[in-house]
Amino acid sequence: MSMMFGKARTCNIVPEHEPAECNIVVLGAMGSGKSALTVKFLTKRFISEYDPNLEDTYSSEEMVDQQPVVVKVMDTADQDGPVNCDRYLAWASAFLIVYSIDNRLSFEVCQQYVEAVTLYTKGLQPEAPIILVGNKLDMERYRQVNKTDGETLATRFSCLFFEVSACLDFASVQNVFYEAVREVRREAERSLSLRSLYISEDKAPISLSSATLLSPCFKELPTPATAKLVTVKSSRAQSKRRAPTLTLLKGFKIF
Ligand SMILES: Nc1nc2c(ncn2[C@@H]2O[C@H](COP(=O)(O)OP(=O)(O)OP(=O)(O)O)[C@@H](O)[C@H]2O)c(=O)[nH]1
Repeated sequence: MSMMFGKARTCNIVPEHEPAECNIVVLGAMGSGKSALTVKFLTKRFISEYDPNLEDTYSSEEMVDQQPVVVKVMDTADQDGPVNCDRYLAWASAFLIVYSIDNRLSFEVCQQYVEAVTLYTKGLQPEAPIILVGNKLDMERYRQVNKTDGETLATRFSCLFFEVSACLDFASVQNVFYEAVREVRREAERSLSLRSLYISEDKAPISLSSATLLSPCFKELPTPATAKLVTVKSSRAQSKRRAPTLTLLKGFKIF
């Protein structure tokens, strides 16, 4: 396990005038709704069918709490749970780990992801936060995973927890991704405070903002053979939805 997560991370400083980047990796069992959540966040639309083997990375310019941020989302397509994770572990600023509330097995796979990712991120500065997501809230009548199960797991691993539905309101899904950005910012602040403890009083104070530190340690782009990078500007996506939607959804059918 430790070998699996042994990749070293580079640490580049982002110039202050560039918008910070936040790399979010979406993990979870097959069919838990990773792609549906990703596409909902990027386009406000629910996609009910797509190629399950596609692993894509998308990019969207967002304003989170009045601060610009380039949110990059890697929608993974692992078939066997948390194995061969190197391609995203070093890249990630944050992890969304998704299960489906109507599928107990997906919750168990989700736990494996939480454990594996925690093992990797423990002790890193800044740590990459994990957000636990129970998806398919609209399937309440088929629920197999109690809300308290999700809460307990989240408490055990000190992560945020949300239950949402990719086919219901956009705001709840957007909030999950925005909370990931906020968590990354908080972690950057915390890391900055820790670093400043080591600066001696007679040296000039460091001038890095938390935005500068938002993703400096996670700048490497993954190189999976199947990954594509598609940029969606949220303002365009909202006002001229057609063009970005066509670009984004090469692998998806829209109904
Ligand atoms: N009812 C309901 N169905 C959903 C929701 N999210 C996803 N689905 C459906 O669940 C199925 C799987 O969703 P995906 O988004 O493809 O799941 P995934 O985790 O990306 O799956 P893999 O790519 O195979 O790993 C699809 O048929 C979706 O339409 C949801 O919130 N509610």
